[in-house]
Amino acid sequence: MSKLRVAVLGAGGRMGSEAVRAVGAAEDMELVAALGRGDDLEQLVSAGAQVAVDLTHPDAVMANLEFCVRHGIHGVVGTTGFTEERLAQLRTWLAASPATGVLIAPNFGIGAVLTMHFAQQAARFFESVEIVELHHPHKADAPSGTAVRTAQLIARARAEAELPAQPDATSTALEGARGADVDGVPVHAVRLRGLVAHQEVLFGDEGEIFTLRHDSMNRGSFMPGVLLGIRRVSGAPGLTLGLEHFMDLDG
Ligand SMILES: NC(=O)C1=CN([C@@H]2O[C@H](COP(=O)(O)OP(=O)(O)OC[C@H]3O[C@@H](n4cnc5c(N)ncnc54)[C@H](OP(=O)(O)O)[C@@H]3O)[C@@H](O)[C@H]2O)C=CC1
Ligand SMILES: O=C(O)C1=N[C@H](C(=O)O)C[C@H](O)C1
Repeated sequence: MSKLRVAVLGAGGRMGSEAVRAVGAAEDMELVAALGRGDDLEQLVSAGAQVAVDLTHPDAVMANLEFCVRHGIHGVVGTTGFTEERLAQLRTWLAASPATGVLIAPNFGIGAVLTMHFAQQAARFFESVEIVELHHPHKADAPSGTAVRTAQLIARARAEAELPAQPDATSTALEGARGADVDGVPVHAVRLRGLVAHQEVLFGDEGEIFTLRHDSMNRGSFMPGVLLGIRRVSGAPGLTLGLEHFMDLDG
């Protein structure tokens, strides 16, 4: 069987360099391009890339995706910063290239995906919920893409269960003291030397606290998810939001 021809964008970065190693070690893949900032995207075409993995920066990812989709190159995207507007733009590009697939994965960590899944399930049973995400101090954005997605999934589950807004009697506070409000869910971002990528989802109700926690101790933890995305994306034309769609979560 021929090998999947894979390119990595952001190849010199913390995640990109790990992805270069993982793709290079995968028997069913061939690393055909490893691009950094300023490299010409035309190299993807000349190298015959079938799948491009984007691990760059929120400011760079949209231009990369526009190029890839226009050239029928499937995208596996770990880069953060996807607003509703960006997703709508991406869907427009994909509509003009209907055989192309793009996976946007807020988190490639299997445990992180499960945390989001379980948080969504737990959401309707608790009056209160808050998210604490904890990352290394070089992280480009806050709150993390994972925390935003987790909050959105929780908010959707609460709305479907017709739960009211959660109680919060805070009347005076310094700005930011209650974190960011993501669809009614407070999200707190910690940046600390020594951390890699961590998240806690705290649910509370009368007399009990239920906590979901996930820790990525190194960036190797994301690689099984990256490889899964690469293997599956060509079979999923259009936009796939979340690695969970490539995992048999109910099996
Ligand atoms: N989904 C997931 O599971 C994960 C997602 N991430 C996300 O991935 C992204 C990258 O994170 P991380 O590896 O820590 O960041 P780094 O800053 O370590 O790496 C980003 C790399 O992208 C390069 N780059 C910047 N702009 C471009 C461009 N236009 N084209 C090609 N390369 C470019 C940078 O180059 P230069 O050094 O010259 O600036 C750098 O080498 C972030 O958005 C982060 O949140 C991170 C971990 C897991
Ligand atoms: O920048 C990081 O490091 C990470 N970014 C992603 C995010 O913003 O959710 C995934 C993971 O948390 C690590």
